This record gives sequence, structure tokens and C-alpha cells, in this order.
Amino acid sequence: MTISGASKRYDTRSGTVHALDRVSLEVRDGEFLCILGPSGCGKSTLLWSMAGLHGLSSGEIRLGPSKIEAPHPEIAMIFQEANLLPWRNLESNIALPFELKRTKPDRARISRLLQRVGLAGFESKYPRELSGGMQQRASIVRGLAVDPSVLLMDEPFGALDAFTRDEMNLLIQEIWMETGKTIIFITHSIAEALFLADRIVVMSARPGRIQEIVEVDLPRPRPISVQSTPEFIARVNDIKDMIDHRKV
Ligand SMILES: Nc1ncnc2c1ncn2[C@@H]1O[C@H](COP(=O)(O)OP(=O)(O)OP(=O)(O)O)[C@@H](O)[C@H]1O
Repeated sequence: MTISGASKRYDTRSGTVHALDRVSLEVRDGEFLCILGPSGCGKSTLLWSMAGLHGLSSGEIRLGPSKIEAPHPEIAMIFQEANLLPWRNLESNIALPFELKRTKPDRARISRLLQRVGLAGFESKYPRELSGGMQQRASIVRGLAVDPSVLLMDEPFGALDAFTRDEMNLLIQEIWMETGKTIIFITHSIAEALFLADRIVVMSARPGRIQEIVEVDLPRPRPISVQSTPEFIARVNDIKDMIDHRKV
């Protein structure tokens, strides 16, 4: 995926908000890219534009030869809230993207994915009957069910408790290693970004620009315990300094 000179201004009643300023980035096929930055620096604006849910004021985003201006079948998005429809059971929530495309759900693939994330047997449950972690697992299945090549994740585990978040981080790392999808993942947590990413894009405060790109070469699969190693903690602090210095 290629982002070239992406800028976004929002015109509001109280004036213009310059959310993104000439962001250019080449996302490598199959990489796990995390985007980190202070609140309001335009992370969601960038991700929504990559999903084709937002227009840019200038610049462009491409996936291969296609310019992304509307939702694209190869790109799926997962949000902080699982966004399951409360009146549909799990199976029918997961079938929704297929209904929208007027295609038949790929039952075999869905059932493999449900098995993979530990939700086999829960197909007839309604969202209210599932924990937050289970709902987010279901939304991952819904995103992967259509077999996209790019998965966009907007702070998907931000609302979960620390233990569930660790579990989900391990799960998404495993799924990424198994499937080879390109994942672009927004987080506020430096440790989460370091744990998951091949590269971390650090963005600066408004207007959002790319401040730094950090390569993470920790061997995989990474166990949760890597986060307590002195090397990992030193790296977290380096990135924290990078972000703090910008604020001064
Ligand atoms: N629809 C909108 N209309 C007007 N301003 C908006 C709109 N969406 C976002 N903004 C503004 O654009 C800026 C960037 O917002 P965005 O949500 O992309 O940042 P973010 O880095 O994802 O923030 P957070 O980390 O808090 O989720 C913010 O100042 C926000 O208030």
C-alpha cells in the first residue's frame, strides 16, 4: 500500500482543523506496521482514509494499481469497539460483509477461523452474551472472513483489560504469522507497538506528520515475557523520549 502526500483538513464551524500534513509512506506487503502518536495527531484519519471511508484533501493512497477512494474488497477494518450488531447472533454478524457484497458466506473458512480464535460453538450466541475479548475475536473473524490482503486495526484492544489484551496480542501475532496479511495497527501503547510491529511509525502532534520510523527486529514469535526484558524496556523508553521531546 502506498500513501503519497496525504493531507487532510476538516472544515468545522470553529475553523479548519489540519489533521494530516503530507504523509508519505510505503507499507510493505505482509508487514506488521504500528502507528503511534499523541492523541489527535491524525492516526484514525490516516487509517480511515486507507480504508476508503474518508476522502483526503490532497494526496492519494493506492493498493497496487487501485486508488483507494471507497471501501475496497482487499481491505478490512477492525475498530476499537467490536461493532457487532446486538440483534444478530455471532454467525449472522460474521455473515454481514458477505451480505453487503451480495455473495454467499464462505462457511468453511468462517468455521476454521472461529475454531482458530477459540469461538467454535458460540455461533448462535448474541454479542451481549460474550465478553469484550470474545466480541473482539468475533470482529477479527468477521474481518478475515472475506480474506482481505490488508487488515486495518484502529486501537482494537484499547478497551480491554490488561490480561485480555495480552491474549489478543499473542493471538493477532499468531494469525499474522500464519496468514501473511499486511496489518496496519494503531495504538497508544508503546509496549504494544514494540511487541507487535516490524516497523513503528511515530507521528507528531497536529498537523499529523511522520516524525520517525522505528525498525523492530525482535525475533518472533515474541512471548509476552519479552516485555519485561531490560532491552525491551530500554526501547520503550527511547520511543517515549522521542515522543516527549516533541512536546517541549
Ligand atoms: N469529522 C471530523 N470533523 C472535524 N474534525 C475532525 C474530524 N475527525 C477528526 N477531527 C480532528 O482531526 C484531528 C485528528 O483526529 P484523529 O481522530 O485522526 O486523531 P487520532 O490521532 O486518531 O486521535 P486519538 O488518538 O485521540 O484517537 C483531531 O484534532 C480531531 O479533532
